[in-house]
Amino acid sequence: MSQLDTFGELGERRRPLVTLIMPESWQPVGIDGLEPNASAALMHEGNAAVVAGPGAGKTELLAQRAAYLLQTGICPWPQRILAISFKRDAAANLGRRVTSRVPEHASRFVSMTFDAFTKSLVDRFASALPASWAMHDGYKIDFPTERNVEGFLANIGPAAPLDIRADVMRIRATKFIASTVGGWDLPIEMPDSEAGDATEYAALQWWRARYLGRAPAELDFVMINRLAELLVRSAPQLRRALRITYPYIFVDEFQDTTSAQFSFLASVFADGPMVTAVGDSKQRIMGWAGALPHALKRFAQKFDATSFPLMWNFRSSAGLVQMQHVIATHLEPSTAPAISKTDADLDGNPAEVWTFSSVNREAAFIAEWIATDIAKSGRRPADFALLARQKIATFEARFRIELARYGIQVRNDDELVDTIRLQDLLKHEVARLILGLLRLADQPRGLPTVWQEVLNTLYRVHGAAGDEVAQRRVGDDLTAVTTAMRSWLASNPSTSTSAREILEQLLSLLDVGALHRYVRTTMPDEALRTVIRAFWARLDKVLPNSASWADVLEKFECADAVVLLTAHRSKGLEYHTVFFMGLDDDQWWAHGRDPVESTSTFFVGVSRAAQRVILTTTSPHARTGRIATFFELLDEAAVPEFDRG
Ligand SMILES: Nc1ncnc2c1ncn2[C@@H]1O[C@H](COP(=O)(O)OP(=O)(O)OP(=O)(O)O)[C@@H](O)[C@H]1O
Repeated sequence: MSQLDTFGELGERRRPLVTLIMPESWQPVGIDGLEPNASAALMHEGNAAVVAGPGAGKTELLAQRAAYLLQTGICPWPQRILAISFKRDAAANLGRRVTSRVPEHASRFVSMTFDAFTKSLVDRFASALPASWAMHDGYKIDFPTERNVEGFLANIGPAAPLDIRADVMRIRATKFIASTVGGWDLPIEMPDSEAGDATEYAALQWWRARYLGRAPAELDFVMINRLAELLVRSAPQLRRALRITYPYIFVDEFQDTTSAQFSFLASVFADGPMVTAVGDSKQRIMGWAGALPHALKRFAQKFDATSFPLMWNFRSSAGLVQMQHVIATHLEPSTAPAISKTDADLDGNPAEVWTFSSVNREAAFIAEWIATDIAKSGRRPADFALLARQKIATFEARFRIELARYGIQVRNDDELVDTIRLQDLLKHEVARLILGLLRLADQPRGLPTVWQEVLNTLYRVHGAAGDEVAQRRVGDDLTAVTTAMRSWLASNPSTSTSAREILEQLLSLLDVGALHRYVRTTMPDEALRTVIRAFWARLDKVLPNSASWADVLEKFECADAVVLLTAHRSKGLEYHTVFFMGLDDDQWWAHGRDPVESTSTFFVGVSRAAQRVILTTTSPHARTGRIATFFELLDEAAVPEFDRG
């Protein structure tokens, strides 16, 4: 049987010994219950569009549906569920939720980013591309800048056929890759470059410049997506194999789907596997990156999906849900009010606007306020988030100094560590594995959760989930690695050891080949060395100020800290109290470009709060400036304003 027939995935492992549950006896795992529509969506036999606001449990619903399909055998062994997310941390988060709910089935739940999935297809099956699009000498990943695109468009415009020249010259560089290249399905036969309209002409010239006749080709993820779509469309065997391997498909945050991604999904999965798409069009904040308008509606039409609107909100208390509703109806007037399922744990206002005379006053006041709140309530620093529209770094130094006065740490999740953001590093499965191993080596007892997480990751790395013999071997290896690493740490104090030495030592104890293979298949959009380099850079930063290995690890993770992050990075996350800072023209300078998307960004930020959101500004002109509408919405929601000096 060829690799194409089975997609090279099925039949590799032994059938695990697990008891199946009858569908009618199945119960949600780890939660009390679901609203009726969520239960219906969970058990639906067909394509489903789950449309719901923030905190409705959309991601949780996917994790529960996975548990249902796997535990009942409705998704029979060895077939798998493929879950597609847009961001790596969202993919990892969903994977973790399923692993913790149904560890015995975790190997049959594949949670990947869109880019990772399409890249894995191109990497494995490029040789099956139609002759006109054959890849001759591999490719390298290259992200063209807007200036590259402008230069390219300026070149091809004057050379375009006369009848389409004006149209070609009107194509905008900002939308070119997402819309023009992303919106063009590669024809199986090479078209005549003089035929076709301006879009086809420009897209084809792009492929000529970066792929055809280039060795190696230069590809970004939009082009990789287009090649993957062509592959599947032109190789029916591969399409069939994918459909057999993955009879159930989940897509999280569907509102962020681009036209390229939508056409890929339609080519591969329409009229085939059961697709469950979840999303919230009011949280569509990736339009600038090419997210399709009305993606969920289009999905429901194209996939003939049943819609399941959800009304419950498990995250935010009733006062916050009411306030969110005002913004939600501004974005979509037909939005029905959500029902809060979370009790308020505070007496005061759930939302307030605070104005300050200066940024220094703002940082000093908020720091003291957080310290007092922690002292009174027993909450942890990590219960507080400091959000801003985009320039979060401008707040960091001030808040670091002010919060340090009270012994409270700050972590800037937007910080660039080598080439990746701190948030992505700390959530990366490989970084968590290395960190976990170091923790277990440093502290032999009392970390059962860390031990279990490391073990689960190693099971996945070694393909041991559901195989008791292999699991025992992985467990024994883990004991050996932590023991060896423990004695190494004991004879190499943190004060005189370099980041390189510790990483080399740890990696020498691991099966790096297996780790490479694991990363290549589950996260092909990111090389193992990228994560290792970022890990190294972070270690380099924290080592000099640390007194012991425990201290190094604590500073590396900085888990118990007030978090600074952008509204975009806050997507999918939640905190007890959110400070949404910088309500002014400076942070929201681009509001006028796309007020709807900008309001959605505001909505995403505001809806991260479980109990309290405090919106701040230091600008006396904020109310009458670019984002005057936000203040009107806050007034409409009766959010009180306080001058904090
Ligand atoms: N059925 C449930 N019962 C209890 N808690 C739940 C349930 N579903 C979700 N939750 C909790 O509610 C919170 C929000 O869930 P989740 O992140 O899945 O929501 P979401 O719809 O994806 O939100 P958003 O769109 O804002 O990112 C989480 O803390 C989650 O653990």
